[in-house]
Amino acid sequence: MIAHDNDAGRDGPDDDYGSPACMIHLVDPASGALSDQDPRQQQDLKRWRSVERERLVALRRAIPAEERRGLSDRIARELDRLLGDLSGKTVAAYLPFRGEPDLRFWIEGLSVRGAIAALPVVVAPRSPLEFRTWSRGEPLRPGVWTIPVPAGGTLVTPDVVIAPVVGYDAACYRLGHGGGYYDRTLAALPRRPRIVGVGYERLALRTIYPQTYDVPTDAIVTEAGVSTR
Ligand SMILES: Nc1nc2c(c(=O)[nH]1)N(C=O)[C@@H](CNc1ccc(C(=O)N[C@@H](CCC(=O)O)C(=O)O)cc1)CN2
Ligand SMILES: Nc1ncnc2c1ncn2[C@@H]1O[C@H](COP(=O)(O)OP(=O)(O)OP(=O)(O)O)[C@@H](O)[C@H]1O
Repeated sequence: MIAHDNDAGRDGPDDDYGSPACMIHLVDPASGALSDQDPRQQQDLKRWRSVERERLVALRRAIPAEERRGLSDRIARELDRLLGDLSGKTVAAYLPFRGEPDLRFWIEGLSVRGAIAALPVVVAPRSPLEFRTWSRGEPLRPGVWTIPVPAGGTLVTPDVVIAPVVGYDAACYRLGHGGGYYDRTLAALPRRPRIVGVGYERLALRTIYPQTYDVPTDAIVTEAGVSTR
């Protein structure tokens, strides 16, 4: 625990009888989690993440479409190598947006391999995502940020979650779009799925300065291969 301003100047005998220093400023109002960080440090971290997100999304969007297709193909091959036989498994992936790897063909192929594909749906701000089944030809509707989401589908708990990354670090933590949606979702699921982050090799960061609410992935898959914890 680090020293805080309200600990200062307390050196008299009264301290033995006074109320303990108020710690409410260390409680994250969103999650209720007790942080081990100073609010100013948290503000700095938020700002740093926001600057990095902008930089990395720009980097990702700058990849020409044809190169992106090639990278997405290689990511799909790496996913197959990592995941192996998926028959009987429910796999949540995503439809690409803002330069994310395009895994549509891989998602569409899941049913051929006996797996069930699902897509994330934002149901409310600052709440866990829902995963709804989807297969090729089934209707989609625009969701938040106009990302298409299943118009119908069945609510499922995935065995595997393929989560797009804006950035990732050496300890397999992911930086997302800043909504905290995947973190909230993974924290709330009844059983922990296998979590695989996907992105391009160039989105690597030394660390994302993981916080207590950041849920690490089990593996990060890029066009260059798989890194695991
Ligand atoms: N393809 C794809 N689908 C996905 C995700 C994703 O990252 N990629 N998501 C992964 O989560 C969910 C949607 N995520 C969202 C994340 C943030 C905001 C949002 O409103 N962001 C704020 C900025 C937040 C900040 O930077 O502090 C905004 O744009 O105003 C909306 C949706 C579900 N579907
Ligand atoms: N389990 C949780 N419960 C409540 N709030 C949470 C939880 N996880 C994250 N948050 C909140 O969400 C905010 C954004 O988190 P973070 O920066 O990790 O987003 P992200 O990982 O980039 O986004 P995403 O998870 O949507 O891809 C944090 O400031 C945090 O307060």
